[in-house]
Amino acid sequence: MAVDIGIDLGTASILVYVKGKGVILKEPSVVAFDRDSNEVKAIGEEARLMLGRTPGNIIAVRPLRQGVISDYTVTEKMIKYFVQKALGRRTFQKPRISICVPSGVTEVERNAVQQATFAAGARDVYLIEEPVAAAIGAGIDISKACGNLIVDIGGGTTDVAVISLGGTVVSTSLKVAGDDFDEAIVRYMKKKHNLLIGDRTAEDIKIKIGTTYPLIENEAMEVSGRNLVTGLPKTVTVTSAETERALQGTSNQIIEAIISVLERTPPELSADILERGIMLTGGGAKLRGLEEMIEERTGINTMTAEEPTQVVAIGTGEYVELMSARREL
Ligand SMILES: Nc1ncnc2c1ncn2[C@@H]1O[C@H](COP(=O)(O)OP(=O)(O)OP(=O)(O)O)[C@@H](O)[C@H]1O
Repeated sequence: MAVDIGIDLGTASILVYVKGKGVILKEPSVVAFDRDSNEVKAIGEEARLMLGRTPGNIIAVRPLRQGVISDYTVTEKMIKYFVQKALGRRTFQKPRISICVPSGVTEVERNAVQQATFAAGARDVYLIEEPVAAAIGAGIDISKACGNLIVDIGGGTTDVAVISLGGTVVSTSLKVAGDDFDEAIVRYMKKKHNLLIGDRTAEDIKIKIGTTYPLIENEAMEVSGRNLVTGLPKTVTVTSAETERALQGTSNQIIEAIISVLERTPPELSADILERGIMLTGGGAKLRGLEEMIEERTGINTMTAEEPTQVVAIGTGEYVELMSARREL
């Protein structure tokens, strides 16, 4: 029995999908190593816990920035570690691995990812572009000559892509995504409430009461931080209507990117998108109100994938099967 694995190589976390088992691993893409001996000390969650708490000679790095391999040897070790962890020690057969790369990476970067995956023990390696993986994972049949618009809102980047026949036709990537919503909330709290809050608190507000579109019932929560005037701790009540104002600028940037892609889309594919709608994926897509807001501004029916944070990993895993079936034909 061949083993098939899909790896979503994200800047913040790595997800591993094993056929028949689903997403079995999700860990931060962090590696801790000894600066003197260059020896890897820890990978993933264990390495993350070392961030900021390590003695001088041990440093924890994120080898992937903006989804692109910036440190080749470390990335190879990281992939190897996750593959072994996913398969355990039982298997003797080398796995077939599909791994996703952000759309728009250079040939050199693609080769680097491919080699790192072979070096990590893969028998076959299939590279797939992130938006295509997201589409497969969301249940879209990508083999048809039919346009689909995928908007993947991650932590650091939003990718907007029109895909057809398994490839990207028009796309854009902007460095505005989920984490920028948190920053917008921090700025709003400073300006409106003279309150300094941390990123974690801002994310908490976003997840609990955040919205980009008016809610039928306004929600509220108490938030604590440091009073910027007195320097003392302070608690204020924030409402979802306030988050809507705070998040407006950031959500507008995402909508403008979607509109710019639609403007560059060939007319036949535009017609398909109008009929099939816009698919949102990524953790950032969980923010309430985004669907409604995008729908209102573009006039196109918009929906969010069922498991928005897992679709890329799932799609990457399913891609192995698709490609090996094609090879066997
Ligand atoms: N329920 C929620 N409501 C709003 N935002 C959420 C929710 N859950 C997660 N997020 C946001 O999703 C973002 C992370 O998304 P995801 O895990 O897809 O990112 P990533 O793939 O690691 O990032 P990137 O694609 O930029 O490399 C974070 O900004 C997080 O705050």
